[in-house]
Amino acid sequence: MTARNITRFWEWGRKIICVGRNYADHAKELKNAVPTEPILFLKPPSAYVTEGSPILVPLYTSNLHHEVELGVVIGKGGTAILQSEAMEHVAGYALCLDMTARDIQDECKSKGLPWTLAKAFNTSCPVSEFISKDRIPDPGNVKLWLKVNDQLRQSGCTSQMIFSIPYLISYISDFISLEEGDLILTGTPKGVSAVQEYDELQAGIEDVVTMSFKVDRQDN
Ligand SMILES: O=C([O-])CC(=O)C(=O)O
Ligand SMILES: [Mg+2]
Repeated sequence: MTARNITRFWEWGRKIICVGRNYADHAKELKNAVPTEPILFLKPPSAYVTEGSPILVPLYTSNLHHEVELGVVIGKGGTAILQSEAMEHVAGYALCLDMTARDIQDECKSKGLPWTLAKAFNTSCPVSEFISKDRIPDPGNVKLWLKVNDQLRQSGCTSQMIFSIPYLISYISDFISLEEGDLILTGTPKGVSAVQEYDELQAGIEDVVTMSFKVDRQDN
């Protein structure tokens, strides 16, 4: 891009907009209804963590889950973006983890409270290197996987998404203007499960990218 380098989007302090329950198999494994409209929530830029730094377990959870997701990096901002023009707003992608304190989320759900502490804590958004748009010609048909300590836990394909990337960009931008450097997490396929301190997480997008993160104790 121009003055700033989009390949280091996590340093910009832009929004992270997350889509929930965008894969029917994941909605079902947590006994949630399959949505008829996208479910949105946010993470702050302080949630970003890149390879070389650990994922920290918040002190208040005893059930931290991994969710592997395709992230879409916005290159050109806009409001009320047409679905037919949505892909022109994409600069590239990143493999992302939507780390989730599942016990806290369950508590929030039962009380009808927002998910902020379950989803938006420090290091809740591990990201891979930036992947330029040309390296994923069809983002609606790529395979994602995640292993914990070398054991496969998640394996899915973005073709299983309920709402497509162009639809999501258009839908989100009707309510929340998108800006250059924003990241959209597009939801997770089934297989989410708990991680413990000292676990090693590895994830990848087919032959495009792999990344690894260690889970660590949070010093208080
Ligand atoms: O916490 C959840 O189950 C919702 C979510 O983020 C997803 O489906 O990716
Ligand atoms: Mg998620």
